[in-house]
Amino acid sequence: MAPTGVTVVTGFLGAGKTTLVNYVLNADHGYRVAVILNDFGAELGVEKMLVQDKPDGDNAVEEWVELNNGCVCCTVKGSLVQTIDNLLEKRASTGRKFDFILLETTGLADPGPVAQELWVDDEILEEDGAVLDAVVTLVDASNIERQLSEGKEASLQIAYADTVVLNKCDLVSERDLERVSELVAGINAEAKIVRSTRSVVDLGVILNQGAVSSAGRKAGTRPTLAGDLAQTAPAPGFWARGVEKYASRPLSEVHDASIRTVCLVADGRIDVGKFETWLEELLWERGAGGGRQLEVLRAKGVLFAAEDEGTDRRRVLQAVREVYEITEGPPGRVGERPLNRVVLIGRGLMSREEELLGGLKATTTTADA
Ligand SMILES: Nc1nc2c(ncn2[C@@H]2O[C@H](COP(=O)(O)OP(=O)(O)OP(=O)(O)O)[C@@H](O)[C@H]2O)c(=O)[nH]1
Repeated sequence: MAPTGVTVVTGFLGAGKTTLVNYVLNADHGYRVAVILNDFGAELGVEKMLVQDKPDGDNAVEEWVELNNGCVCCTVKGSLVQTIDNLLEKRASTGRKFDFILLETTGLADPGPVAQELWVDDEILEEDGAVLDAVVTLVDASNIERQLSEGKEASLQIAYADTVVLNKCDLVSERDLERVSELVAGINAEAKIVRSTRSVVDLGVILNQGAVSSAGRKAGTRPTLAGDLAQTAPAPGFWARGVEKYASRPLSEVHDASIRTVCLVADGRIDVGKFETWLEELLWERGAGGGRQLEVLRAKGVLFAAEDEGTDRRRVLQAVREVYEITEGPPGRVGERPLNRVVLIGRGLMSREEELLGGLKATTTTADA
């Protein structure tokens, strides 16, 4: 039996990774998929809710695993191979078949250590029948220039890609797209670059790539992972723009230590108008020159609106930098406890956690006037 491919889906906060996973899960390709989610909202169940499988019961998702308690490139790194092994074992013992594994990393993950772990454990994985198939990196065309100038994560994610999906093409002009494509090619000249809106891509450039086939790796012919492996020379043009200088650094230096996650939970139904006012102040604070050192890079959440009381409706919050949307989420249960959950990722959040929670609670209709 051919080994099961593991596709690592990476990309900066809000680039469109979950949107891509959803697209793969809902596209008509006839494959069955196991999904491993490693995301900041996982502990609140927000991320899983955002991944929507086919509604008609003909589900493409065969297995779900959430890797909580940290980022797969550092704190939960050791559990990745174990997780994959468990999936494969379960498949063998239960006959629940899947054709490939999608691993969605956090938006701050460095795919290097992830790919390296799959590489190092190559033989164990191969015995059980899994192999790293490709690293697919989502790039938010409307924000990537800012992201590259502010930290290292975005450039590392591009550097490790076999395929770069230049997403959110609807938000930028053709001229800007050309510039961004050049920027991406300057960081990783070897990767395939494809353009997309809402992560709609030809699945032929994502799945079954064989991009990191074992034979290729052992012969050292694949450039993709070479940078982390001292014994294999990187292909010319692979490491560019100073990316190589991060490759041998401790992980603590790879992660931007100033970026933190805050999870807020508030009971009761929210007043959507009040919530939007609170959110806008939060997202636009820095932009408006508030000078309070608070910057929200990403927000997501599940909300229970006052006007939805007595129904099974739940709303989903999504924000990337200053832009946000509140949309209809998958339905819950009539009469379920209205527990609003908001995950904020950004700078300067930790010291203001209490204030942020108070702000969210004040948007509920049960809050004291
Ligand atoms: N305009 C526009 N919005 C998009 C596009 N792709 C995704 N989005 C929106 O961008 C937001 C973030 O998308 P996600 O797929 O959740 O991003 P992500 O990379 O999984 O985010 P994290 O896991 O938090 O890092 C959502 O509100 C999406 O609906 C696109 O091509 N154009």
